Amino acid sequence: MLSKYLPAKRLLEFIDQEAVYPRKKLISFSAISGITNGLLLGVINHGAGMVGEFSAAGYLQFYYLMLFAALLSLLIYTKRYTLEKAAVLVEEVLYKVRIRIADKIRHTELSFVEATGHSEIYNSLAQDTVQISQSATVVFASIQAAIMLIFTMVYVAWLTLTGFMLTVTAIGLGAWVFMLKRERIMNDLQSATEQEIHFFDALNDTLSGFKEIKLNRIKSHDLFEHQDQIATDVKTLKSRAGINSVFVMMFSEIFFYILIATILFIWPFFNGTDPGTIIKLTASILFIMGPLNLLFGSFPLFIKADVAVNNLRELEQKVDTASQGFQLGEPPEHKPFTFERIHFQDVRFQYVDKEGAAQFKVGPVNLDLRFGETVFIVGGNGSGKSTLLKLLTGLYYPVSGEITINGELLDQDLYADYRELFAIVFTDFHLFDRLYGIQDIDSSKVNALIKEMGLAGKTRFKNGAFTNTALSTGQRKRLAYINTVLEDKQIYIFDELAADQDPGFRKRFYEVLLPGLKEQGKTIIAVTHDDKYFATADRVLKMDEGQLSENGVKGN
Ligand SMILES: Nc1ncnc2c1ncn2[C@@H]1O[C@H](COP(=O)(O)OP(=O)(O)OP(=O)(O)O)[C@@H](O)[C@H]1O
Repeated sequence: MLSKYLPAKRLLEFIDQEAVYPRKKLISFSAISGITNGLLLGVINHGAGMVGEFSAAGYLQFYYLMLFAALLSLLIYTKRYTLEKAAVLVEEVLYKVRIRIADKIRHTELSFVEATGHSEIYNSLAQDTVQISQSATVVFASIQAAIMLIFTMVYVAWLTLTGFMLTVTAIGLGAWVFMLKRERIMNDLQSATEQEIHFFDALNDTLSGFKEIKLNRIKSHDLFEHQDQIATDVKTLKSRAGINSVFVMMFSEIFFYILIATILFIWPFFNGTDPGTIIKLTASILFIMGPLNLLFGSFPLFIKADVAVNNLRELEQKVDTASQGFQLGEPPEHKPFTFERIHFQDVRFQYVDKEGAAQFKVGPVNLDLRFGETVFIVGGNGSGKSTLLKLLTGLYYPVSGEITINGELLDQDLYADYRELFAIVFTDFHLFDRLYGIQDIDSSKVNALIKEMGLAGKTRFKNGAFTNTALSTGQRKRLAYINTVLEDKQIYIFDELAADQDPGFRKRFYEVLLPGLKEQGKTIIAVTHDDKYFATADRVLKMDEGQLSENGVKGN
């Protein structure tokens, strides 16, 4: 029950669940360092009380000095060990979690990536991990401080029970104020994180829409005002959390000054306590004030770390839910299928919005795709061509109907292998500057292709990467084409690849490049509006409001 109120609870649980390191050793060293620190106080206090006796019995002075030196050495060794190892441990944990989430993201589904804001992912994997990293060493230093505190309190109890009760009351009051404020600080920080994601969204709009806002000052101003509003909200929330944190810190400090005043000026008035005990008690309290300030002062950091852990966990949970447990598996060593035929039988698909309400629908689609064909797909904007391609390539799953590959039903186990059949240039393709996934690249072959595609002098392939990808839209598409054909897949899909090309290249694309691929035994699907070249295809399919037809015959 009480653990609910433990500062940095989530962070400690997080480290505990993720750590690969021998935590027991770390915790025991941490405890030894705290105990040693407490014992050092005892030696100092007792040594101080015996200064008068040292001249009479010199060996006592030596004895205390030796004890002091031994404890100090042990303290230095254990404290250094704990803090150093804690720093390494936290980085190991963060590495593990970060890379695990990154790995899970690549295993998730396209629909999840399309629906999730990139800012949320960046924010968690970048900002939150930094926050955890910053807080973790302080957490371990605080654990040491807490253990030292416990031991000092045992010493104080042995010294005087009333003094002990007074000190515990002061600590208890500090902790009570913390608990009162904890929830509010935590909520404010959590809300601030959500706002920060919107801030990154707006920043992304500024960068991605830079051309548009540069041309339109009102638009630019409006976007900036929106961003400013978000930043103001973040500032307000974080400031309020900061003020509440200062409140907690100040209170704990004030309680201690009140405690010292009580011990020094009020307590002796009621009770003729031994001045020696009062001095030792005051020294003990001053001794624990540093660690206590560290503890109370670190509370805001612990809360921030807990919020960060929460965000990371939530992101991972979302990714887990979205990936539905399907694994990509290891990359295949051989071609998983030799493509002969893909058949769609009454395949339907539909988008749903965040509330689960049905949006655009595709199907029922009946389609037969055979080895070696060149198929063109035509259709108006928003008719569902790209959606159909995502269904065909296994990026979306049908909500009903069947897909078979070479007569075999395409079930979840086959999807990862099935996707390997395709290489595709989408209309919103991403141009990689390295040829990831292509082994033993022959640079001269790549450079010959670059020349063939009219990109000589614009970019070159060197040291496994293209020297330049800052090209015109049409040129970038040609480079994407090169990337795709080098993948040497069985089915090539080009979504409006020719749309941004000049008439000369367009003619070459339809009359030379596509027939060349066909000759190599490739199957080709191209989304196109170039009716002039329809004759170069074996078949022309048409999409219209999610319905597929061939030569005007629906459901072919
Ligand atoms: N991720 C998505 N979530 C919800 N609806 C979507 C999504 N992607 C596309 N749509 C909707 O599905 C419909 C078909 O889109 P699609 O991109 O398949 O059309 P298209 O024929 O390729 O269009 P264009 O020729 O303009 O590229 C559109 O009405 C679009 O609004």
